[in-house]
Amino acid sequence: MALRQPLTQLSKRTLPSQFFRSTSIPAIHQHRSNLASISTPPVVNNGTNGKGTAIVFMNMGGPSTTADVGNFLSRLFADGDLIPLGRLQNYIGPLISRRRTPKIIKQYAAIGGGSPIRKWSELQSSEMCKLLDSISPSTAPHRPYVAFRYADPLTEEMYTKLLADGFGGGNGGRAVAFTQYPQYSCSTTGSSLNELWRWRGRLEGKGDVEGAIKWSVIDRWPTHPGLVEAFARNIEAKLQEYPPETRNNVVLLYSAHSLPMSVVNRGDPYPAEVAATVHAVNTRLGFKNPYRLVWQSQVGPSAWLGAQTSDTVENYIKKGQTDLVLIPIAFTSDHIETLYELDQEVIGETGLDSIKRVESLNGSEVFIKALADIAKTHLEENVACSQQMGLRCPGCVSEKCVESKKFFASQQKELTA
Ligand SMILES: C=CC1=C(C)c2cc3[nH]c(cc4nc(cc5[nH]c(cc1n2)c(C)c5CCC(=O)O)C(CCC(=O)O)=C4C)c(C)c3C=C
Ligand code: FES
Ligand SMILES: [Fe+2]
Repeated sequence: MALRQPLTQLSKRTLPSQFFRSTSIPAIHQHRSNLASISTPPVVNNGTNGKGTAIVFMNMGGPSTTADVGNFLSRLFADGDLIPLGRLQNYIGPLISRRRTPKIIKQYAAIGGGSPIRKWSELQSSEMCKLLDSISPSTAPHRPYVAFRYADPLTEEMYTKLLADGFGGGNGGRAVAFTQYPQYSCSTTGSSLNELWRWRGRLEGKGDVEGAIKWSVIDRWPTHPGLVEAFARNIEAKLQEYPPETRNNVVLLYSAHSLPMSVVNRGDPYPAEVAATVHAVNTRLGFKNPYRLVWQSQVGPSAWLGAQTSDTVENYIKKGQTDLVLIPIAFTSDHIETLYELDQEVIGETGLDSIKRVESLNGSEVFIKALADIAKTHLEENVACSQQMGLRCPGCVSEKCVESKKFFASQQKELTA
């Protein structure tokens, strides 16, 4: 669903009442125009030093052009939180990324020459901030920032901009690190938070620093009703493409990026949180269709969590089940794994029209409203980070995790000072 649709078409009747209770939706519904025309209310001094609130969307990012693929992969393989190569990281990381670059350039070329993740992140964050201004005037104005882990704008660039915009450097401005991964993994959100903590230390100093940015974290939101609603609507729209007499027999294949079994066995929370999203979406859909949660995009020869999406499609076709709908459930916009891997490799190679993919959330207004609701609730609660974020994986041996979790928890005293 694109942003062109007026907000007024998002009927209160068709969204869960729980979602509306927490979003102050009547205020949003007063707007008769498109999302883009919602105006910024006057600045209110509310403990944010009159500067309002910076909302930082954190994600992995992707190469915007094929020329950026090399840098993207070299940063990715240098990240020990994602791909732990120990003391050999700086040696093996560049070797693997250089070897992989030509193949991945071809894939990005096949989806139009780059990842659309920057375009979607900038749109989602700026539209969300406009909504937030209207439903949370006491913390306005809300200023959108994007921090990617492996592509521009990198965390360093975002932090430098925050300082230039007057949030830190003695001003003690307020910023929210808002992960754009709905489900928490130490290899994704954990890595972005460790990177943010590192740049805070480099650019503002370590520990308690007078007048530094006051940070809080939205670390996961796997079952938020607005997220669930946005997924459910896109699934229902896709199911409409099947004849009514067979519609309920279509198998829903929820597909999430896999994890190496070493990460699963370390105790990473991601598989359970992805399953929670799937259960919530199925509950909203009334369990009308059979379904499976499957895992895609494994890299390299080690063991990864399965069943693999591509094998699953192949096996169901062999069993005669050819009505399949693939649903990317762990990422909120299109990227190489939807546009290339699912559309071109997995679905394209079957040659079957009865195998389809649900649209990614991208510019969905229901989704953007969900983001605004999550941020509003977070700002109201004034909590630095969740209880859950404080708990390390049972198998974690990373000092970075210890220090970064300690830092974000320590922000509570700044928020309540
Ligand atoms: C929730 C999403 C993701 C998880 C979890 C995740 C874990 C993970 N990924 C790798 C290795 C690679 N991932 C790559 C690309 C990539 N990964 C995700 C999402 C998750 N990864 C996305 C959305 C993308 C594409 C970005 C875009 O196009 O915009 C790549 C690069 C591509 C390639 O070389 O195949 C690698 C490598 C690991 C090892 C891992 C868990 C530990
Ligand atoms: S790896 Fe999960 S907390 Fe460190
Ligand atoms: Fe990945």
